[in-house]
Amino acid sequence: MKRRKLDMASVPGKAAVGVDDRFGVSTPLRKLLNKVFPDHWSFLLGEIALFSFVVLLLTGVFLTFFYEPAMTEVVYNGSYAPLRGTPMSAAYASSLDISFDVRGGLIMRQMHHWSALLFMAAIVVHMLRVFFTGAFRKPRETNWIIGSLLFWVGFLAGFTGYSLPDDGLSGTGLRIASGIMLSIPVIGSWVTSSIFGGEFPGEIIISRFFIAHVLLIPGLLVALISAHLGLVFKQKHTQWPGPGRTNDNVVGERMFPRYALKQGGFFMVVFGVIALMGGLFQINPIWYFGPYEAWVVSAASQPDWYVMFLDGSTRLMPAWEINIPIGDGYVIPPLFWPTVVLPGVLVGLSTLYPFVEARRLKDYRSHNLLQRPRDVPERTAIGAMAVAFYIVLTLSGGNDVIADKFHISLNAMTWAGRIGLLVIPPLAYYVTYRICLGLQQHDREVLAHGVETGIIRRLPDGRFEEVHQPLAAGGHDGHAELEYAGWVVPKKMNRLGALGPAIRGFFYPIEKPAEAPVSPGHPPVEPLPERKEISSGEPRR
Ligand code: HEM
Ligand code: HEM
Repeated sequence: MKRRKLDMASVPGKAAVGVDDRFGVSTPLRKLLNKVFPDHWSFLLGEIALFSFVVLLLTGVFLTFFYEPAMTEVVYNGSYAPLRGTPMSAAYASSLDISFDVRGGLIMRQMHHWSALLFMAAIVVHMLRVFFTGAFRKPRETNWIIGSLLFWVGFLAGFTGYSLPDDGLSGTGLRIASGIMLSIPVIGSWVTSSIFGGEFPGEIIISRFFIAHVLLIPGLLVALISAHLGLVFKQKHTQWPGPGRTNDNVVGERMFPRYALKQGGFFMVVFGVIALMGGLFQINPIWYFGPYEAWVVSAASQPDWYVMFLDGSTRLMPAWEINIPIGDGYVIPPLFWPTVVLPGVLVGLSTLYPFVEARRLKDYRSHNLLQRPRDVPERTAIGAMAVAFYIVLTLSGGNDVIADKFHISLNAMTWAGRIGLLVIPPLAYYVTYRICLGLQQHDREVLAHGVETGIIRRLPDGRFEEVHQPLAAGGHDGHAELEYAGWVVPKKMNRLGALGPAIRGFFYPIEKPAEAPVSPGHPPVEPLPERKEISSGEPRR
């Protein structure tokens, strides 16, 4: 493509030179615009998280103009007739005003809430993508750790935001939070009274949460996301193996113009979807819940989906109190284990996973090529186990609703959750492992005999056989075949056609081959050269 050069004598040209003389931006800008990004749909997940965060910032700023972070008692006198004349906190009254009396307020509140749900969902699915494809391996362990922090800070953002309207539901959430803090041995009561400024609920928790929600946490998120994206930029994105793609190059589109335009368009799509959801689907109708009263907790009180796993773990925990006979006796309440210890263990395990895996496989090389989940059955099975654990806890967070809708006893649901939590994750491990081996076997069959075409041919002796299409010629240095990565097989066959072998593979005895199509982890031989960027477009000069 022929590019028009900027005339340096023209006004824009002179302005550009003037700016560059003062700030020296042209070299870094050129580097940025020429950056090459590999393309794959799964790389959009991180971007959905990023774009929904932008929507959160925009809608959050709007809400801040009208929301009043105060617990002073007022008498409601707004448009929502059923609550008129009811004493309530100024925070709740202002949230009702945003919903009924501020122009565009309700759609902004709903967009803010929907984008929070989407943000957390995108983070979780993005994290799963990074996990199952091995994108967290060296050199990206730091970004994995920053990502784990982002999940928990996002979690806090959601929880503090949910508490701000001070309606019946958010007050119940706060009560649970105070219970969790109180359960911490030795420092529990000190932590609770420091945060709530005395007894629950006190007078200041809403204004404290407000500062945390609109200043502290967004500041932290912006800093962490900047570091996260800075590292993606510096270390360059991983890519799927394929023709011309190696561990030491990056094949893709340059940042400008195509990648940037695509991202711009994608942001519009995310924004549009959130706006549609905010406009069409009701979320958190606080006017039904009424102001928070400590003695009013309605049935089916549920937190947002990303908090439900903790609610579930609390519901499943047996009422085991530990009495420590020190002094007058010291009690560790059961709430401590599912709500403080469990998240602590989860944070530790997930954060350290890249290092544990590297050590187990003695694999200290840098990896820029992604792996297909089936090629690393142990990791994929561990991931499936973790997901199963999370799903059982999340479903248990709504076990009262399930019990009510399906007419099951709540006790039966609690026991199903307890047993399920112990049985389903190992089962998920086993099933996933077998499916991975089945898919590997299928790959080896494809490598040996080519792709099934679905064409049946009758031979002169009367036998029928299926025609197999041989694979495209590739390198045959012994490794190229093993590092077969899916691209040689037509997509249709690869996606749907693999289901059959996966199911068959589950039942047949398959031994893991001595040489699975996984690159075995060798200790480093020599440092990798700088990754070369390859794109169809010419770099800008
Ligand atoms: C606010 C939350 C987050 C945002 C906005 C975000 C954004 C992004 C973006 C835009 C990318 C590049 C595109 C892509 O690969 O999707 C990326 C890559 C990455 N993210 Fe995140 N992320 C977030 C949370 C997480 C979490 C929770 C983890 C893991 C625990 C994580 C780990 C990574 C890693 C290791 C990469 C490099 C991937 C590669 O090069 O293949 N991120 N992130
Ligand atoms: C990752 C970032 C954020 C998340 C996950 C998040 C989440 C939430 C949630 C779930 C709510 C409850 C909404 C409802 O009433 O239905 C909320 C409320 C609120 N958020 Fe955020 N938020 C975030 C960032 C922000 C930012 C950056 C601001 C302002 C600068 C902000 C300002 C507010 C305000 C003022 C409310 C109270 C609105 C009301 O009365 O409903 N939020 N937030």
